[in-house]
Amino acid sequence: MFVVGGESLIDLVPVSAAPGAERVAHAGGSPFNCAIALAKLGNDTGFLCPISQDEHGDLLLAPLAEAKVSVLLTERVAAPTTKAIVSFNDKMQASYVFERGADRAFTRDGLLRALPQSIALYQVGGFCPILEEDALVWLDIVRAAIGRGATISFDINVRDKLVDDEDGYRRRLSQFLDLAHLIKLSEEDHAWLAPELSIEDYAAKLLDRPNCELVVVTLGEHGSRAFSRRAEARAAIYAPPVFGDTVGAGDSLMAGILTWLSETGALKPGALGQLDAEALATTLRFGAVVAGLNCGKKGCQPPSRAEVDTILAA
Ligand SMILES: Nc1ncnc2c1ncn2[C@@H]1O[C@H](COP(=O)(O)OP(=O)(O)OP(=O)(O)O)[C@@H](O)[C@H]1O
Ligand SMILES: O=C(O)C(=O)C[C@H](O)[C@H](O)CO
Repeated sequence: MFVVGGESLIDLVPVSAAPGAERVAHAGGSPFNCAIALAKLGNDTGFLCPISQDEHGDLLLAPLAEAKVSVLLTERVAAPTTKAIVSFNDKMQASYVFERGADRAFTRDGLLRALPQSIALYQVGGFCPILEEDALVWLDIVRAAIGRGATISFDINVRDKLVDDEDGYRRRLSQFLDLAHLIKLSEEDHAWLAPELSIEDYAAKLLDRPNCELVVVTLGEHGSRAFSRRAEARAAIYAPPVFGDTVGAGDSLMAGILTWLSETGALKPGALGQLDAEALATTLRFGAVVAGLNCGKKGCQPPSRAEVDTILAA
């Protein structure tokens, strides 16, 4: 099973970039989106996040059930669902302001009890390192997942606005980075983490960490790059016929990449680092089609495997 641990929330998405535009509630959260995308691409997927008893909790459970994601924490919690107030710039690129709630209503024992015994892939969500007390718990969960056979993938997704101890946040991020075999970051993450380094040099530094074998960098409409221990590659975007917005594009790309790596037998420590330029490019292209199809809709709506295969066959 693939397990995704981290936040689910309600995205309050404006219907246009105009100031004061009406907002619509969409189920979201980067790990939630990734779990749905993984399941829609055909992977047996479990999601590890507390879900609220409130009506927004129902709004989260419906798409998880529809995509056949296993909800690993079955007892619903009293805390209100976490919210993200979404804003768009004139290119419909999203930014977020968060009000946290149910995604933090976990205990170490509860998470450990819910963790499956055998895990092929564990995806770490970007909220896990934000607060010291939460990070200590999530680090234990990641270590437990490694003990149960998991390859660890970490989408850094810097959320510095949620943090009031930047040095501590950087230290906590570093602890997660030390455990991850695959690290994904955006160009915004890179600009915050290491503006003094080129992306090539920063990727090389990440690849020097104890477990890291593959680094994926997203560049918005300029596509994506990947660096293994052996090679590097780039891919352009897949532009959908009708554009919606970029909400969840990175999550869909991540799910596409993980799916392709799994199907080609490369989602394993040892194999990830040996990917050559051609394998990296094919992996990124698959991810770009998944992300591009997601960009063809409003809010995060990852495509099914059949939709992706239709585009690739053409
Ligand atoms: N306008 C676009 N049209 C088609 N595909 C796009 C577009 N923008 C981004 N993508 C695809 O989505 C991928 C991820 O995009 P982006 O860099 O915006 O996401 P991110 O910052 O990693 O994640 P998040 O979804 O959390 O914002 C890109 O690498 C690209 O393949
Ligand atoms: O979970 C996060 O970090 C998010 O940014 C969540 C977003 O609101 C959204 O669902 C798209 O990733």
